[in-house]
Amino acid sequence: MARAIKIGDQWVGEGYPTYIVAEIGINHNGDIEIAKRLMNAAYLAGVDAVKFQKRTPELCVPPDQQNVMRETPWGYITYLEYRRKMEFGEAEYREIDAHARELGITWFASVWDEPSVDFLEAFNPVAYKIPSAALTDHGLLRKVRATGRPIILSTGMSTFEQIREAVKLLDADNLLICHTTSTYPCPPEELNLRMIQTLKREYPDIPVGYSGHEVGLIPSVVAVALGACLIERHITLDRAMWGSDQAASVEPGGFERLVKYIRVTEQALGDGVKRVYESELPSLRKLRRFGV
Ligand SMILES: C=C(OP(=O)(O)O)C(=O)O
Repeated sequence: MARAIKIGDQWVGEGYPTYIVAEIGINHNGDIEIAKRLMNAAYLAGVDAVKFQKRTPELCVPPDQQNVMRETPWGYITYLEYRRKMEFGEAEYREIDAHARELGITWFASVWDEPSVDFLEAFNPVAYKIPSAALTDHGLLRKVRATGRPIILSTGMSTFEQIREAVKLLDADNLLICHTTSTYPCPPEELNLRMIQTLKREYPDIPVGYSGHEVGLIPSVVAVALGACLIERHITLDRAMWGSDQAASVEPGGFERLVKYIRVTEQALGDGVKRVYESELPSLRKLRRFGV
């Protein structure tokens, strides 16, 4: 049986309810009021946690991308300026922390560079996520491991060799690995959900989850059926909003359905032990002629 990790007061792993994360990510477009509305929607949908992304724009935007111009809600600005506009600082994270406490919902964030770990440590986070983009940042991996907190490692854009190297640097007892394809939105033929089973075979002692960027809900529910014990999907107020992740996100009503479908799937999967249910007996009496 795969091990479990503890995120806050919840165990996450085989034999436990699927841990459902609403990834707010950058869908707040730099506006704390939108972030709070997304937290409210996620809470009402019944998720286990909301997630943010913490970056130091100067460090995590590749140098050759920093001066690339783009159209944004703040005008025609460089990619670096855009990243700065999107980034929440100390004051906003204090508000997020307070709002999460008011709602009674867990929050944590992915860390895109080393100073972001120092920044988030002040909030005593229940876990860290390492985004696919940072899987090969071994300095960051070592720094996150040194905090001793549970780690969720995402594996998009990575070769199996790179995944193995990353996993070797982390503490297998406090790790959950997520399958993902980092295409926004991701076409069904590139979701490769059977990678969930491949990861489970490769790492029988590490829980495996799924971070989805597809359109719709079905693949995320199927991921649960394939053994994913954590599901992360982006949440948005409106898929038509400005922003690179919005189209691959789920609106509040869809998130409510997603949570419901995942809970039904967990029940429906059962334990694989054949039994005749009490509820089948009337049918048995009515329909079977031999061997009753
Ligand atoms: C981009 C992120 O995750 P993933 O690689 O799972 O999409 C993130 O958590 O910031």
